Amino acid sequence: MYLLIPAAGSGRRMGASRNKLLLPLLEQPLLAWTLMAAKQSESIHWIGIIGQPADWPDFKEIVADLGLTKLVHFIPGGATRQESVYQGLKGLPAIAEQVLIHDGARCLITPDLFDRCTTELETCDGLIAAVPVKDTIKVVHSDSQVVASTPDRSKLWAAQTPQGFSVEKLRQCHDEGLRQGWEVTDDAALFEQCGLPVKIVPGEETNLKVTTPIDLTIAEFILRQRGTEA
Ligand SMILES: Nc1ccn([C@@H]2O[C@H](COP(=O)(O)OP(=O)(O)OP(=O)(O)O)[C@@H](O)[C@H]2O)c(=O)n1
Ligand SMILES: C[C@](O)(CO)[C@H](O)COP(=O)(O)O
Repeated sequence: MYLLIPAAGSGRRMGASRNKLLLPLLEQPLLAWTLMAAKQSESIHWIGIIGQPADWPDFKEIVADLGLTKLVHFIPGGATRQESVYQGLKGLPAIAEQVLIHDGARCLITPDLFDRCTTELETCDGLIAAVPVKDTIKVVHSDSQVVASTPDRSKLWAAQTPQGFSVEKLRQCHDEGLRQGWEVTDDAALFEQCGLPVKIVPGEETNLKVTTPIDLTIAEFILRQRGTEA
């Protein structure tokens, strides 16, 4: 399976002075944890890391330190995650028919989740890992900050990555998104807006996205609980 890892963000919400994927987590850069799971996945054989060229020296050092024997390519990212994935799709080898996309920032993913997504992609053209929402969600009027409604929780799922697709179909959806000016935070949204089905694969509650400083503390706790050595 081909894997694209969007890693070209700036980590604005983390408030760090550099890409949050280079911050230490139990003495390894955050991105190293994501790559270790990809390394241990039985189904992934090709990894495209989408990054800002300024970060490439650090990324290359991480890859070298991990002794990754899978094929690793570095692809220049864009100004948004959507643009970065678009660039990533252009960087795939022409023979790639299916792809998994996994945020570098979801560094607690297990190899098993990668492999389950790969297996499910044999039966569909679009999928996302997701978990049922536990909170009661409120829709709020943005102007008055007053609650407008409470959606039925049984229909709400929190989207994660990996998200997996037919490369050809996802390229078409990205092209359509560009034409229509759609701005989305995940690839499944482009698939959905093009009227294509997206299957749910049970995600992992621990597969959190490290976004703000508290997520780093939680991630460290989970890794210690797992007994994972850096
Ligand atoms: N231009 C961008 C923006 C984000 N990403 C990647 O998309 C994933 C999810 O994005 P997010 O968590 O929002 O990361 P940042 O953009 O770094 O964070 P922030 O939004 O707080 O600036 C991350 O692995 C990030 O590196 C990317 O490849 N290219
Ligand atoms: C793709 C994603 O990780 C799914 O949860 C998420 O949408 C990334 O985008 P965000 O900009 O960090 O919300």
